[in-house]
Amino acid sequence: MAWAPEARTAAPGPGGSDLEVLRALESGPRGLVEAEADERLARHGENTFPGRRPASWPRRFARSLRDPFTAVLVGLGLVSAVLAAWGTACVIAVLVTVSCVLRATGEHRADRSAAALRELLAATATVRRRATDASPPTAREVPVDQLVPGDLVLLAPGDLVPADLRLLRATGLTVHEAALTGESAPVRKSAETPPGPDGGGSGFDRPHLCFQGSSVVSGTASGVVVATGRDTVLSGALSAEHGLRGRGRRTATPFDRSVNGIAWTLIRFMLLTAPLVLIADALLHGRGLETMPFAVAVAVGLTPEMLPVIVTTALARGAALLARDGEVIVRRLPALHDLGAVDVLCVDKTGTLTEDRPVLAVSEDADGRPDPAVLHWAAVNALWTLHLAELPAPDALDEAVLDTAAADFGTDPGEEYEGVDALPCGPGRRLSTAVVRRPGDPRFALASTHTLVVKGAPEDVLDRCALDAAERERLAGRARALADGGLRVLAVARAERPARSRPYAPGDEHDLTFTGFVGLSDAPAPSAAEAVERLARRGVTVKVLTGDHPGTAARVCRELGLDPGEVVTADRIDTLDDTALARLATDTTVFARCAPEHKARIVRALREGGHTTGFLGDGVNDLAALRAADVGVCPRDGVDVAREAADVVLASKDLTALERAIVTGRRSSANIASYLRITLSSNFGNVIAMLVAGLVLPFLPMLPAQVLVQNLFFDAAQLALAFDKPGAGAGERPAVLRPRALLRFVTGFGLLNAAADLATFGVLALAVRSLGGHGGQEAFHAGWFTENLLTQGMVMLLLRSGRRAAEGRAAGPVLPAVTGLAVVGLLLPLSPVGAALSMTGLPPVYYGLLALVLALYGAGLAVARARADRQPAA
Ligand SMILES: Nc1ncnc2c1ncn2[C@@H]1O[C@H](COP(=O)(O)OP(=O)(O)OP(=O)(O)O)[C@@H](O)[C@H]1O
Ligand SMILES: [Mg+2]
Repeated sequence: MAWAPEARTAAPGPGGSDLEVLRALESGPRGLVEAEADERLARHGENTFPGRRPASWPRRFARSLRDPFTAVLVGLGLVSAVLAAWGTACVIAVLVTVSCVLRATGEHRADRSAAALRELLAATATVRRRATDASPPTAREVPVDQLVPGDLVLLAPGDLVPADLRLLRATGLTVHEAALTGESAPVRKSAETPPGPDGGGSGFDRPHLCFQGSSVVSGTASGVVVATGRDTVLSGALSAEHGLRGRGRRTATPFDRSVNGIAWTLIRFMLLTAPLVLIADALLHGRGLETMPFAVAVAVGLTPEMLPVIVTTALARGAALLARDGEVIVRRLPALHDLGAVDVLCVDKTGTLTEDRPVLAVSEDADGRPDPAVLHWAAVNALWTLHLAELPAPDALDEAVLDTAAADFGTDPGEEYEGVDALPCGPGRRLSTAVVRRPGDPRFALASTHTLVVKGAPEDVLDRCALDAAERERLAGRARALADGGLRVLAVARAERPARSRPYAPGDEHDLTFTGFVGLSDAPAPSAAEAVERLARRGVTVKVLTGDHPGTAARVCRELGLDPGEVVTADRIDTLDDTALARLATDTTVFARCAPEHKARIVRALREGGHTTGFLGDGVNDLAALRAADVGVCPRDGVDVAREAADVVLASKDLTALERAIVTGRRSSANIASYLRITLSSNFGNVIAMLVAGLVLPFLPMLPAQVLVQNLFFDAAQLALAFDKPGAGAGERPAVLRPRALLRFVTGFGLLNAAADLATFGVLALAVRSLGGHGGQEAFHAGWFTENLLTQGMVMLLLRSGRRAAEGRAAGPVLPAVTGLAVVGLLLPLSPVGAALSMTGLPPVYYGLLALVLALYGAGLAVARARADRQPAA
C-alpha cells in the first residue's frame, strides 16, 4: 500500500492516554452534547462513505468505452480512418456514441431507482451522547453520516466501522480490514497504546486504531471518532484511485462465465472473419486493399456491439422494476442475472427462516423438573456478559432470557452480583461465560470466590462439565428431545473458583457443574413457508445451513414444509475433502452446528459441484458464505456487514420477494439470450452468404455503407428485445446460458439464414442478368438490403425466448420494432436515401419472387424453432 494512513489521521496523535485523546478532541468519556454534535456536523460536514458516491457522467461514459465490443468498434473505426473511408468511420463513430450513451443512461436509471431504497437501508452507528450538559449519557443509533469527530462510538460484531476511531476500551475485538489492506484474516485490536513514538507501527497494524471501511468480526469496543468523511484514511485511499477491495470477487460469477464468455468467443470469431474476406477476395478476384472497407464493414456487422447495451438495459430495467415495488435492491447489476441462474439457495435459519424473536418455553433442572433457578442463572450470565462486553444491543437469545427473568422474578436477576469478567460468544464460539462475585465485606474480599456462569450450546457446555460419560449422554439426549420439539436449547452450568485478579480465558471453562436447560421457541417467519414452496416450484433447491442444534433445525424445516432428510452436522464436514463434500452437499438438505467457515465451505462445495449457488443470511456468522456464494442475499434487518457483503438486499420483510426477484432475473436473462440467439444466427448467416457471394460475384455483394446502414437499423430494432416480456416459460427454470447449446443453435439457424440469403442471391442474379450493367448491381444491392432486413425481422419474431413457435404472436415493443424494420427494408432502397447509397428498386416481379423466398424461409424457421424447443434450451 503506497499511501500512509498516519499522514491523514492528523489530530490527535495516536499515542497518549484515553483522557488526553478525548481532551484533544474536545470530548469526554460521557460523549458529546447533541448541540455540540450539530455544531461539529456543520463544521466538518457529513460523514459520507466514499464508496457510496455515484459515478459521474464522464466516468460512466469512459467505463462503457472500456468494454470489448466498443473497443473493437473503435479499432475498426481507426482502420477506416487510416484508409480514408470516412463514411465508414463516421457510421462507426455514431454506433460507438449511441451505444455508450444508451448504456450510461441505463446504468444511471438503475442507480437512481435504487437510490431512494438504499437510503432506507442506510447504516447506523451506536453513539453515546447527552441531550444537555447535565443529562446522563445515553446510547443511541444515529445515521452514519451524522457522526462527528469526538463522538463516542460503540462497536459490536457485524458493525461496519463508521469512521476512523481511536479505541478506548476493547474486549476480544477483531476486525476485518480486507477492504483497506487486502488482508483476509481478522486483525486483533486493543485499546492499549503500544510503546513508541508513533504508537507501535505506522500502518493499519496499529492495534488501537480502527479505520472506516473495516468491519467488526468479534468482540466489542468503544472508541472516539478521530476523523470523518473526507478526512478518513479510506477516503484518502479512494481519492488516490485505490478502489475498495472488500467486495471484489475472487472467482468468475455465472454472469462472467456465460455472457462475457460468449462475448469473447465472438470477438475472436470476428477478428478472424475480416482477414478471411480479404484473402478470399484477393485470391479470387485479384482485388487488393480496396476491399478493406468492405471487410471492415462485414466485421462491424458481425460484432454484437449492442450486447453491452442490451445487457445493461435488460438488467437495469429488471432492477428498476424490483426497486419500484420496494421489495428488492440489486446492488450489483450482473447479480440479477446470476440470481436468475441460481438453482441452489442456501439459507441461514435463525433470523431468516425464523423471526429471531425467541420466547422462553422451558427452564428445567438436570432431572427434567421445571426449575426457575436455571432461568435465573441464565439471566445472570446474560446480564453480565452484556454489561462487561459492552454489547450495544443484546442478542435475541439474551434479550428473551432477560425479559422473561425480569417478568418472573420482579427484579433484574444478576444485580445482586458484581461482574468480574466476561467471555461472550462469537463466530465459532457457541457459549458465553460471565464471572461474578457477591459484593460483600471488603475485609473478606481475598477469601471470596468467583462464580463462573456459563450458558451455550448443550454439546459445548456438557463437554466442559464434570460428568461421567453415561450422565453426559443422558443429558445430551434430553437436549436432543427438547430440540426435536423445535426449541432452541441452551445448557447452563456453573463453577465456583477462588477469587483472582488475573483475567479469565476460555481455558478456564472446565469442570463445571451442570445446572439445567432453558428452551426457547422461535416462530418461523410468516412468509417463510410460502417462500420455500414457491422456490421449489421455480426449480430452486433450498438448503438450510445453521449454527443451531440439528434437532431444532430439522423441526423448523418440517414446519416450513421442507423435508430435512438426514441432518449433517459440521463435525462430519471436517472429515471430508472437497470432492466428497460436494457430493454430500448435493444430497443434504440441512447442515447444523455450522461455524461461519463451514457455511462458506458448503457453499463453495456446491459451486464446485456445478450448482449456481445463492446464499441468504443476515448475521455475522453468514458473512463468509455471503461472500463465497455466486449471489449473496441479505434481508433488510441483517447486520451492516452482511448487507454490505450482499449483492441483493430484500427491502421488505416478505421472503417471497426473493422468488419474484429470481423470476425477474430470469426474464432479464431470457431477453439477453434472445438477443444473442437472434443477432448471432442472423449475423452468422450473413457472413456465410457474404463469403459465398464474394467468391462468385464479380462485384461486392454489398457496399460498405450499405452493410453499415443495414446494421444500424437492425441494432436499433433489437433494442426492443431488452424491453420484451418473455413468455411464462422463461421464469420457470433457472436461466443458465450454456455457450455450447447456444453455439449449436446459432450454427443451425445461421445455416438456415444463409440458405435464404443464397436463394435471394439466385433471384437477384436473374435480375442482374435481365437488367445488365451498372443498374443491375444497384438493384442487386437493393434487393439484398430489403431481404436482409425482412429476414432479420422474422428472426426477431420467431427466435425469442420462452415462446414456442406456435405462440409466435408478438406483444410489447418487439412487433412495432419489427414492423419498422420491414418498412425501412422495403422503402429505403426506393427513397432518395437509397439512391444516395447507390440502390435502385427492382422490377415488381422480383419482389414477388423475394416474397416466395421469405415465405419459405419463415416456414423453415417456424419448423426449426419448434424442433429446437423440444431439445434442451440454449
Ligand atoms: N447469547 C448466547 N448465549 C449463549 N449461547 C449462544 C448465544 N448465542 C448463540 N449461542 C449458541 O451458539 C449457537 C450458534 O449460534 P450462531 O449464531 O452461530 O447460529 P444460530 O443463531 O443458532 O443459527 P443461524 O446460523 O441459523 O443464524 C446457538 O445455537 C447457541 O447454542
Ligand atoms: Mg442468523
